[in-house]
Amino acid sequence: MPEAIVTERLTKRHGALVAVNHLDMAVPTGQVTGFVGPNGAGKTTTIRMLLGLIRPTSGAAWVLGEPLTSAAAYLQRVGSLVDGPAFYPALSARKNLLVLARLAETVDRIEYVLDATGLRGRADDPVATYSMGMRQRLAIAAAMLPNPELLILDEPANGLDPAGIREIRKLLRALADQDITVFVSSHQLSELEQVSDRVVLLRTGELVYQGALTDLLAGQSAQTTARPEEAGDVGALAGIIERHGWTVRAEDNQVIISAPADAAGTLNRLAHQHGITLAELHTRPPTLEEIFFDLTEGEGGA
Ligand SMILES: Nc1ncnc2c1ncn2[C@@H]1O[C@H](COP(=O)(O)OP(=O)(O)OP(=O)(O)O)[C@@H](O)[C@H]1O
Repeated sequence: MPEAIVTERLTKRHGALVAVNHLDMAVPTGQVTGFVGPNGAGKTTTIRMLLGLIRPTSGAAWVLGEPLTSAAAYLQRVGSLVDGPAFYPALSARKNLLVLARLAETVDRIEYVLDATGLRGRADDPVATYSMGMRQRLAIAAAMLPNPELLILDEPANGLDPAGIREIRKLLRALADQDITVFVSSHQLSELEQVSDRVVLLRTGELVYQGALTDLLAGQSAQTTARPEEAGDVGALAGIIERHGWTVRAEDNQVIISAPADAAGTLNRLAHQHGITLAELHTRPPTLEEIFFDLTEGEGGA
């Protein structure tokens, strides 16, 4: 699959502070990729570099196959939302889009982007009367005016209530279904987990993980609880599991094991081999929020 964005050791320093540190990232086309990290992780800095708004200190990147150094060659194929939307509040959505579309010579796209973002019904009302969610959708509508192959959105769900966040999610999914590549940042994994095909996790400017969410989950330890039928077997069971190499602690009449998510079968067999019958065995996978917190622990904001 061709890549919409590739970065190689992309780095941005502000004096002694390294905002983005040797970032190697690949964003495939035609998918929604969530760009997630706590506040200050370097998401906005990365996005600003990709859009040619600031220059990297070192490293390289390509957007839609073109190097950052020739941003003019790709920027007309990219729609973006950074630093929040700015519109004329007294004008309607349609008139705001008209102002922008005249500049970009894309007036014929206005009706389409109003439809795509679900704003047509309120298109002639002043933007001053819009909810935050509607304003964010209008910002995405504006980003879509040039008919972009790639949308780069910095925190489009920021400041929205759960209903607004759902609206944005639905819209991003609909865009991806039209083969638009979406690269979208958030400081909360939960905002993007339902809509992202892939995630790139960032912490203090460094890549923590990139790949499918399902793979991220599969590699994590789950918490399994096993309760032997005979309470007197708890100590023996804990010893067996420990010798197998998994972290375990005895608690009341049960043992709690930190092991791969598919460990239940092995646990059952181990117990059986040692003549212990399990009355209860259940595994709880970690939530994405727990994984994210573990990976970015101590950095705050998440
Ligand atoms: N122009 C600048 N001068 C100095 N430091 C900067 C500048 N821009 C960003 N930084 C610092 O770089 C780091 C990364 O900031 P950045 O805004 O990219 O993070 P972020 O992940 O987008 O966080 P947020 O969600 O809060 O915007 C932060 O420590 C920030 O204070």
